[in-house]
Amino acid sequence: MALGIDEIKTILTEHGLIQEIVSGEDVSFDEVTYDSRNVKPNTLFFCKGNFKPEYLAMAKKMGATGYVAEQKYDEGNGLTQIIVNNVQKAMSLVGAAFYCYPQNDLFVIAYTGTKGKTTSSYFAKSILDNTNNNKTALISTIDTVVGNEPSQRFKSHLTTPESLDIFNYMRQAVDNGMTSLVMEVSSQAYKKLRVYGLHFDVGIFLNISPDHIGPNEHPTFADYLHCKEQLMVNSTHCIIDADTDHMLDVYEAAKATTDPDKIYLFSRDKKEFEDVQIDFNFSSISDTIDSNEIRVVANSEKAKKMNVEDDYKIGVVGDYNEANAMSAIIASALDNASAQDAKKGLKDVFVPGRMESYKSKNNGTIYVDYAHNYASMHALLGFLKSNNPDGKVIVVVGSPGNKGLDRREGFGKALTESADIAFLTSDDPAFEDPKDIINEIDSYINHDKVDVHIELDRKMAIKKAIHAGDNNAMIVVAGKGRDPYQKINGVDTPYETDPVVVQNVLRGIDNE
Ligand SMILES: CC(=O)N[C@H]1[C@@H](OP(=O)(O)OP(=O)(O)OC[C@H]2O[C@@H](n3ccc(=O)[nH]c3=O)[C@H](O)[C@@H]2O)O[C@H](CO)[C@@H](O)[C@@H]1O[C@H](C)C(=O)N[C@@H](C)C(=O)N[C@H](CCC(=O)O)C(=O)O
Ligand SMILES: Nc1ncnc2c1ncn2[C@@H]1O[C@H](COP(=O)(O)OP(=O)(O)OP(=O)(O)O)[C@@H](O)[C@H]1O
Repeated sequence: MALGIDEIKTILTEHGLIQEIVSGEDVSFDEVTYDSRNVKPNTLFFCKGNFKPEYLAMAKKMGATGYVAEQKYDEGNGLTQIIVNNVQKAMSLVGAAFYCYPQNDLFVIAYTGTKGKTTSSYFAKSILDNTNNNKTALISTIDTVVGNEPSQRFKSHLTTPESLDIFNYMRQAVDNGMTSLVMEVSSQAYKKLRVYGLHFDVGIFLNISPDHIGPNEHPTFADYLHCKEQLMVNSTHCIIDADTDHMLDVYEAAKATTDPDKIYLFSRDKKEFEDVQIDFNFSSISDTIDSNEIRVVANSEKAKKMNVEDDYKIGVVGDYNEANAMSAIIASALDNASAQDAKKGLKDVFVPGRMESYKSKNNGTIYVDYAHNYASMHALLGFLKSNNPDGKVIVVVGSPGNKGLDRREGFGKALTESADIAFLTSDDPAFEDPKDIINEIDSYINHDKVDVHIELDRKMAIKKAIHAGDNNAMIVVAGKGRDPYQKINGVDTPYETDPVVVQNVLRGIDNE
């Protein structure tokens, strides 16, 4: 792959991004990157984010022949210099061109929402794999899948990667024969222009609640909502969970660029809105700790044409997963999935670290789940409690250091509402003392309602929680899913993962 300076000039000029270009004629680049550690001969290097000039010096040494930045650097003397007024925008536009616009050869379904993006993405992939014979790529918080070989599936670093990585993954997916892509688009992705210029075939807005607000993410809730709404503005078809907070704002954002004929609204049960027609309603047929099934009803003409009115079993329990399933049914139908594809896909789906359940002989059922803020913990514990009022809810939970500080109060609140016993423990303490984090969560718990234990060692906390369970107990190991690290003092310290720890404890109990 190669990209010439003339094409770069044209793209950047069209978008009003150029400040100055210093370049010879007939220059072209064989590689693009934003990381000096990945530079190869004849690379165009992007200076972005918390960039330091020494990275450009390193890039030059490694073979970079040009750089894109928002200012000139002496370290780049002698290289082609492309000075722009927004490097993130330039990077996304040039990245799309360098990888030859792979999005045009994929049907791209993109999810946003505070909760449910990963789960719904796995649901949609599972459905579409039946439609297109396993040709669905995935860019999710957990895994990135660009093909069906083992080496074409790898752990993700971000929920939504940097633009150059997105286009690179898309290119690989196309070259590996993939025809569809399901991806998560975080609000940060819009904030940091990682998807600048990218247009999606389907954009889905699941829900919004306060999260990711703070000095390093979104300054205000309004900014968070605005960033999420951008997915609606940049999609050909929009799907909206009408039960979300701020639904009318989201619908207005969608209508700004999308014909209402291409906007699909869905809602639980028979909820109606005054000025807006709900296209689909879904209702629970079964919603227990062992089974999950919904009935889908189409209301509008465009919804009826999709032929997805049916009953669907969902392989992952939790009433909140019903809306996730509904969204995936509509999204994949827009990519030609039949109701049969959806029935099979939803029944067979497995989402790593999301409501993974393990039955013990005498200590109840253990759920490993990624719930890591008030909204998700409240939804999860509330669901378990209401489905098994006689069983004790026992929760192992911690909260990360140096981020999401309001989660601590949220956990205290959710535990007080629905837990019987809590084991407070470590979860990515970063540069904070885990004991201080635990004490803070503890300060928000009503001790008349919850029996609280403190155990800093996460493995030991899980063991103690399982031993505290009886036959009816529901033991929730929350917050990490299948995360294989504990982030401690800036180091990703390997951790077996919660499911492995749970299974080891259960094996130990069986051998006692
Ligand atoms: C705020 C933000 O977008 N941060 C991301 C961003 O940081 P950055 O551009 O400042 O990068 P940096 O690591 O400080 O380094 C600066 C630049 O120098 C380069 N570099 C660095 C070292 C070197 O030796 N040579 C070199 O060239 C880096 O590649 C980079 O281009 O680019 C980095 C990769 O290039 C990301 O790792 C980093 O994510 C941070 C760590 C992060 O975790 N961000 C979170 C908030 C995030 O984006 N989360 C959302 C999900 C949130 C949700 O659920 O809604 C997500 O999409 O994942
Ligand atoms: N639609 C939903 N509404 C509320 N809670 C949900 C919903 N879907 C999933 N959850 C809960 O949120 C947790 C995280 O789900 P998931 O990973 O699918 O969301 P996400 O949007 O990708 O999250 P994050 O941005 O935090 O990575 C689940 O483990 C579950 O407890």
